[in-house]
Amino acid sequence: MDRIAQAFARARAANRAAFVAYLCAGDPDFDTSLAACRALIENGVDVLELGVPFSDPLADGLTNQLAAQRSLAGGMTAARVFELVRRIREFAPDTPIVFYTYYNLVFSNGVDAYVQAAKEAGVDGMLTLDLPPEEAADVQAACASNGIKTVFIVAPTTPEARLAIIGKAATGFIYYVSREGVTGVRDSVAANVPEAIAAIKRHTALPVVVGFGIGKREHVAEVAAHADGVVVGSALVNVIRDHLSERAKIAPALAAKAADLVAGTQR
Ligand SMILES: O=P(O)(O)OC[C@@H](O)[C@@H](O)c1c[nH]c2ccccc12
Repeated sequence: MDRIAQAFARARAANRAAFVAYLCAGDPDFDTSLAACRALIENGVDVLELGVPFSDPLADGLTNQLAAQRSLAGGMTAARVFELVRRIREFAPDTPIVFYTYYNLVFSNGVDAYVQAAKEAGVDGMLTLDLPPEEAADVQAACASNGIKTVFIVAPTTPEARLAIIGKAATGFIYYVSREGVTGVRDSVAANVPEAIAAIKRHTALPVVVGFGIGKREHVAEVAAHADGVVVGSALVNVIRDHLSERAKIAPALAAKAADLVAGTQR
């Protein structure tokens, strides 16, 4: 079994949902980002989503946009993102790492070269956020030949016919984006999550994770009752934003936040 499948199997065996954490690689600087990833992994994060910083992150809300800007201002490049993955692999041999990226970044580096470099660094999966499965043949072929899993997004507006296409294209897990619009913390969990998960599962045997707007332990628990995994992004990125004046405090603050949220995954 690959790292992604193993992580979901471990969580299922412990009767909990997997906790999927998103951070932007290099936010706010390389060393702090490395310490932040370590804090998350040491506090129960099952799957690490690493955002590859991009100047025009159209699916991201303000919190994640500003994180990408900080990373880029701090000198992150494609090569440095791969270096960050290599450094994470030194202390986290088993944690799946999934790139969240935009097609522009993949295409401009050369699809095959980019995917191969990701594999060599220790990346397990790739979600190309603005790439619909109908257009993904080149990325899928490169990922398949490099043993990288592909992740695709389902939205509340996705019609049943496209669920079948997405179900066939995905190989790692399916990401149900529980709200329309962009990323960002909300006051409550979206309605209809259980029904949406059931509809997706008619088209795939892969794990289904749910994200968008989840920021509190109670939200995590609500979603964990139905989903194979729960994704939290902006609530973690906000911890970084809140400690920018004292960067040494970012990792310990994230450790505490992650431990609190992970507790919500138990069923
Ligand atoms: O930030 P939120 O609302 O907790 O949602 C997770 C999200 O940040 C992460 O999965 C993500 C980051 N960038 C994205 C772009 C599209 C979809 C999802 C994402």
